[in-house]
Amino acid sequence: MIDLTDVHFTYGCHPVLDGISLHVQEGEVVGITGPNGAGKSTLLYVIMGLIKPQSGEVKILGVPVNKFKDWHKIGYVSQKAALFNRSYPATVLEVVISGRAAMRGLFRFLGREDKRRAEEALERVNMLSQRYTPLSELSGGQQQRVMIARALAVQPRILIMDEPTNGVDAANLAGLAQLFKNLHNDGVTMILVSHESEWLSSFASKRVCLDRKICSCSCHYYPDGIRWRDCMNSRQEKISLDCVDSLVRG
Ligand SMILES: Nc1ncnc2c1ncn2[C@@H]1O[C@H](COP(=O)(O)OP(=O)(O)OP(=O)(O)O)[C@@H](O)[C@H]1O
Repeated sequence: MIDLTDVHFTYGCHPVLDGISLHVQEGEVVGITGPNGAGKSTLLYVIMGLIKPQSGEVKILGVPVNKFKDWHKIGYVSQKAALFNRSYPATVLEVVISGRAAMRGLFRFLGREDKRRAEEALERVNMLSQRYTPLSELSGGQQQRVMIARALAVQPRILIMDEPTNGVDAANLAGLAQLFKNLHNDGVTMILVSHESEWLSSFASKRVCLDRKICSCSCHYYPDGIRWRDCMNSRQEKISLDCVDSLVRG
């Protein structure tokens, strides 16, 4: 569904992604972790076509990203969703429906179908009963669920999330993991970036550690828990950066 082949990206003269190859298949849940500044968000921007790599190839659903048009098939919850103005005077349902507006075009009429899809998405994240509650009255974890529902309301084939645990306290992390397990069981393909590597391990079907390069990759083809754990220390311990494409491909 998503194919990156030998992607290089540099901000000015600062290399951030160094030969990334990653293949995401339908139904996979890919958890990406790594140290601060490792290039995790940059990798998502490249996948989303928000920035153009200097070299390499990015394909979404078989189409080169620069020619890809069906963005409504991709749900994206950015890291900045945590910075969303949560005191904005809108109810939960209005926030989720606004995701449909982004899909249909801002000035198109939103109808019963949009409301139904928004309510379905809220049900999936277990927030339907709060649909008329102002967003500002919810906890950080509940607000994060609403932002995920907003992305789900467009019925994406792939859901991409950058640090979905932002604003979620430790007590609610397990609930969020359960939500992603449920979405996985429903067949939603997901790519998640998170610092919470142990938390990601509890539900990701493929785990990727990034530090400019892919420094480890573990999946059902190649279980490699030790490297995954060492990932966050990779700068200090300099574990060998030999992952790869061959492993990811199985
Ligand atoms: N617009 C930009 N211009 C120049 N350098 C940038 C820009 N955005 C990010 N960088 C640099 O690129 C590197 C990778 O940033 P990125 O945000 O992708 O890392 P990250 O792994 O998501 O980090 P974190 O875990 O801290 O969010 C960092 O060194 C960062 O300083």
